[in-house]
Order: sequence, then C-alpha cells, then structure tokens
Amino acid sequence: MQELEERIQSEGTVKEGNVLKVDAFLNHQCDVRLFDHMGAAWAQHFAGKKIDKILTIEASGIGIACVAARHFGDVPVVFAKKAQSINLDGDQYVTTVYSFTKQKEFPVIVAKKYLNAGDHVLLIDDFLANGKALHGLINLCEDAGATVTGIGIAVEKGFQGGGDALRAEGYDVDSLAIVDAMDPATGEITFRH
Ligand SMILES: O=P(O)(O)OC[C@H]1O[C@H](OP(=O)(O)OP(=O)(O)O)[C@H](O)[C@@H]1O
Ligand SMILES: O=c1[nH]c(=O)c2nc[nH]c2[nH]1
Repeated sequence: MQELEERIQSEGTVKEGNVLKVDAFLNHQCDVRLFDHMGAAWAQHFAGKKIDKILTIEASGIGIACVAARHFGDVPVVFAKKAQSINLDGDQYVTTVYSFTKQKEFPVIVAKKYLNAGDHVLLIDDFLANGKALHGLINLCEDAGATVTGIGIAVEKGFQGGGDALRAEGYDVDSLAIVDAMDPATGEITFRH
C-alpha cells in the first residue's frame, strides 16, 4: 500500500534490535484516516470471504481493528487481553505470547462467549515480526473451533520470517507494507514488492 509505505519512509525511524518506530501515526499517535484506508485495502483483499468477527490483541491492534471493522459490515471486534482482570469473568481461552516490544511472556485471554465454534475470523494487527502474537491468536481460534479466514497486517518485517512461515502454513496473510531490510545506521528502509 503506497500510502503506508510513504508514511513509513517519511516518519518512521529504525532502531537497534530490529525495531521500526512508527508511533507518530500507527501505534501511539493514531492516524484514523490512514487506518480507514488500511481497512479499505483489507476489505478489497478479502472481498467475498466470510468474516463474522475480527480478532486482535492488545494493545496496538485494537484501534486499527475497530476502524477496519467499518469496512467489513461493522462485524464485532474482539481483542485478546494480556492480563487477568476482575472484569474478565466466565470461561476463558488462554494461551501465552512473548511480546516483541516488552520482551516478556504474557497470558493472552479471550472470554469463551466472544469466540465461538463456527466463527469465521479475520485476524488484524499492527505488526508482524516473528509471528508470536498471531500464533497466540490462532491457538485461541483453534481452541474455540473457529476458522481463521485471513490475516490483515499493517507492517510486516519480512526479514524476521513470521509472515512467510504463516503463508507456508497456508494462511492468507495480507500485509500492507512488507519491510525486507532496514538499517539503523543509515535509516534506510527497503520494501518487498
Ligand atoms: O510477530 P511478533 O514477533 O509477535 O510481533 C508482533 C507483535 O508485537 C507487537 O506487540 P507488543 O506486545 O510488542 O506491543 P503492543 O502491546 O504495543 O501491541 C505488535 O503489536 C504485535 O502484536
Ligand atoms: O512499534 C513496533 N515496531 C516494531 O518493529 C515491532 N515489531 C513487533 N512489534 C513492533 N512494534
């Protein structure tokens, strides 16, 4: 998606440790007009597919998923929580995910009433790096007997391999920008086309 690539080139910065910082528009300050265009792009890619629900993971996927849902007939958006809470009751699907930016494992939890057998689910997230977050969401869907119809990602860091592994597993992964290389010394960012 050219608009997203241009924003990454103009406002993104490359940090040590394979970190691309795009918090000016994607995952701290949020550009909802850009999110809307991202939602439209995913709707075009997944047109004709049955999607009953969008599933994402807190925190950064939530805003993007909610705006994207407007392009999928306002389907419900469920976000997996990364901590137990007195606000979580009833039976839950639980797995664990290693967080790329927080560098520790979190429980990842969805109440059973919000993920059901037979649901056709679109997974949405801001970043795909090693694929840990998505595998956690896929585990939750498998536990629930839900089908993962597709995966919509804003920024995939292709050189970390998570996206290609998911494609090899047969998932339809639509990443709007795929970074194939980035250099913290020069700031250079190269996209896959
Ligand atoms: O493919 P992976 O290696 O799993 O990396 C991608 C995940 O990393 C980030 O989550 P993180 O927990 O770092 O931050 P967040 O709380 O801002 O979503 C991002 O939001 C994705 O969920
Ligand atoms: O802001 C972010 N930058 C990244 O490079 C990244 N990788 C996973 N999650 C990420 N979040």
